[in-house]
Amino acid sequence: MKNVVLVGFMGTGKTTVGAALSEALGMTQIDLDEEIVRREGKSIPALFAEQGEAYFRDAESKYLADLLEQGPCILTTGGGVVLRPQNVEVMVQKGLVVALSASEEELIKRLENDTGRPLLAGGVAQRVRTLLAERAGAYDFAPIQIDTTGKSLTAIVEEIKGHLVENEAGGED
Ligand SMILES: Nc1ncnc2c1ncn2[C@@H]1O[C@H](COP(=O)(O)OP(=O)(O)OP(=O)(O)O)[C@@H](O)[C@H]1O
Ligand SMILES: O=C(O)C1=C[C@@H](O)[C@@H](O)[C@H](O)C1
Ligand SMILES: [Mg+2]
Repeated sequence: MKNVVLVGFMGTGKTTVGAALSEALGMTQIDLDEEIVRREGKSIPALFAEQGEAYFRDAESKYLADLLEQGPCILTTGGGVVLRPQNVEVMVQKGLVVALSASEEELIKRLENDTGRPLLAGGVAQRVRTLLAERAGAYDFAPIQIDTTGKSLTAIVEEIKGHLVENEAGGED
């Protein structure tokens, strides 16, 4: 059995879909953002405000590598995990990577009332547009690409399961 790694922009549903996929496959889900909060003992906004983004990114890289080493699990990552090439390398090496996406309009709708994502502070719609442009292509390395726009959780899980069967992951060796 291999790690299944979900990547994608903020709000594409990695954490939510990962939980449903975990239930469907009987595999443990670990959420990298939640793991950072647990191990550092601080919320993500507090980590960004008090330690800075670079500290958060270092923790993210360290725990990513640790968790993928321990596997197998469904690892749901934070939207910015793809910013470091070393993270991309370890995800591809140690797991089957599934990228979730959604339209700009849908992402803004999903995230507009959010206060837990420091990079969206000061105006969600504008920040989403800017970051989407900055990160264009950053999730394209994943061999499995799922557009979640307008799809139910069940439909997304079924679509991912179909790909995992094709790729012989998410089941017994
Ligand atoms: N398919 C979907 N349709 C409608 N809403 C969704 C869908 N998937 C997720 N959502 C909603 O979008 C919001 C963001 O989802 P979630 O937290 O899972 O995103 P994420 O990709 O884990 O984001 P982050 O990168 O910040 O961790 C939540 O309110 C969730 O309920
Ligand atoms: O896209 C990003 O850079 C981030 C996404 C979230 O999952 C968190 O990891 C954090 O808010 C940063
Ligand atoms: Mg998440």
